[in-house]
Amino acid sequence: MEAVGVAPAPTGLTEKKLLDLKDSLAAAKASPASSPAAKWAVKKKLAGGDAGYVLEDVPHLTDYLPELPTYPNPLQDNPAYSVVKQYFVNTDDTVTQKIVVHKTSARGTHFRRAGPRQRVYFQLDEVNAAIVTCGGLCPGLNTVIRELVCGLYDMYGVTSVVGIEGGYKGFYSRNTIPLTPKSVNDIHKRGGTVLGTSRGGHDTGKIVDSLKDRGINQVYIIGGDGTQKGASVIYEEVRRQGLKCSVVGVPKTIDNDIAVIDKSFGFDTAVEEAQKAINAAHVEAESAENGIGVVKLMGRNSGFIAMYATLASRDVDCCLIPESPFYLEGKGGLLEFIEKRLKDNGHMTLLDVGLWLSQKIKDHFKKKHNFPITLKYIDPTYMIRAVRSNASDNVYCTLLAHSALHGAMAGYTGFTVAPVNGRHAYIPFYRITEKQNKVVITDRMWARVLCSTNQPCFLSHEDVENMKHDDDEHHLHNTQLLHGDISPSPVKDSSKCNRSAEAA
Ligand SMILES: Nc1ncnc2c1ncn2[C@@H]1O[C@H](COP(=O)(O)OP(=O)(O)OP(=O)(O)O)[C@@H](O)[C@H]1O
Ligand SMILES: O=P(O)(O)OC[C@H]1O[C@](O)(CO)[C@@H](O)[C@@H]1O
Ligand SMILES: [Mg+2]
Repeated sequence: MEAVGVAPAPTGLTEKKLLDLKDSLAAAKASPASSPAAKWAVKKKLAGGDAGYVLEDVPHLTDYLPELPTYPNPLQDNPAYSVVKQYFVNTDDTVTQKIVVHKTSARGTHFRRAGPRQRVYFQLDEVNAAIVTCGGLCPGLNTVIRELVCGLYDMYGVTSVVGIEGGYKGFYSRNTIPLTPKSVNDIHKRGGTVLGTSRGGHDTGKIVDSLKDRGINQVYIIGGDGTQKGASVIYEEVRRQGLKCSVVGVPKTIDNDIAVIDKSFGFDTAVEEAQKAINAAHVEAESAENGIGVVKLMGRNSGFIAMYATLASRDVDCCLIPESPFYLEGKGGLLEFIEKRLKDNGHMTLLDVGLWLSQKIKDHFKKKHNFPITLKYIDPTYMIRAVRSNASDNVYCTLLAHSALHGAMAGYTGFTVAPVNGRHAYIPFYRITEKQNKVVITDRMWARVLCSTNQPCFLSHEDVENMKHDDDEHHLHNTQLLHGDISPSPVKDSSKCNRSAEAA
């Protein structure tokens, strides 16, 4: 096990005081190497500055290969970029995690700003890049693949990029596919991933062996929380073996439940696609006496798609999400609400929960005399994620891919890339894998949904107060962590922390 994960940043910020990690390191030493506290202390690379400024930095190849030579960035000779006023990102530029501050606020957590650097750590003919997609489908996967390939070729003169087929297991069970700007030219117009994808089959040892055997020195791993955890362990093994190989994650999830980042790619497309289903349900419901339309959307643990689809549509009478408990029977329950809405409007549209709920509603109204209903159930689950990405997601995917490859060329590794408050940043893997984002039902966004649908919130006054209290405790805990007032707590089981998740 390495001693400490705290190292000076490779460029700039070196003279700034390193954060005092006494507490966490002491906790790490006192705990077994595999304990969460030990892992936490080993993984973090923090630097401090003035007024409570903290940089949660990402690893760099020179952290363990200090003698690596650098080369001028070929982008400076690229005619397309000759008009750019400032070619390169200042090495000291960082992106703040919190943009709403008070006069007395500490500056808080920052991440390294993404973008091209003046010096790169790879020669053009040295790069052998690989791209892999894992997990479920998401609109935009092909665009990210395309733009990684085209960006590497066009901006950095790279001529060796391969695709790994069928997710992680493709590293050791399949041949690679050569990827060129020509072969990927039209793929952004298709849904899915041209590389194929899978769940399961992550064997870190075999994957790293495959990287070595194939001479791959940049690996771009596109996938959700599970995939990013996998990327993190690949990075750790690559580092343990002292390999010159940048391991880069591009976060993907249709559910938009990745912590820290503004939004995941494909989410906008999914919300837009969901409108078609909601519209169909609304038209069906409106056209029948006591018509009910039920639409099921994706989001196993988090209801962002349902929440945004509801707000976008305004045709939804009730939006049900995993974060907001509801009850069916009795006073204030969902069935009572449906009955009232049908009496008032003659129809209604409900989002989520699907077949089970549809059956319950049917059973309920069957028992009632003189209250015939017509219920139509629409399940567009896979339709909203199998489509090609829309225009804004295409642009977003392009920037993501470019940020990713600029980071790899600049020698960064063990990071994931995404916008934070509108600026692309390099984020350590642990920040996006330790917690899943949830809809915070004590936030204003959920209140906007309740306001637009006029549905009951199904919670007692006491429930709401408890949730607010949980959120306050959570914020206090984070603030104390930042100031080093307490040792970090073990990573929470995301399935149990939905009431205290930080706001999106
Ligand atoms: N903790 C982990 N360590 C190593 N590999 C992992 C880990 N969790 C998941 N993986 C691997 O990552 C890949 C994708 O994981 P998973 O099926 O959870 O999808 P995901 O990346 O979370 O995407 P989605 O958003 O669709 O859920 C699988 O090959 C799986 O074996
Ligand atoms: O059916 P699959 O491919 O396993 O994917 C379904 C799941 O993947 C996700 O899209 C992302 O984790 C979930 O919302 C959904 O429940
Ligand atoms: Mg997942």
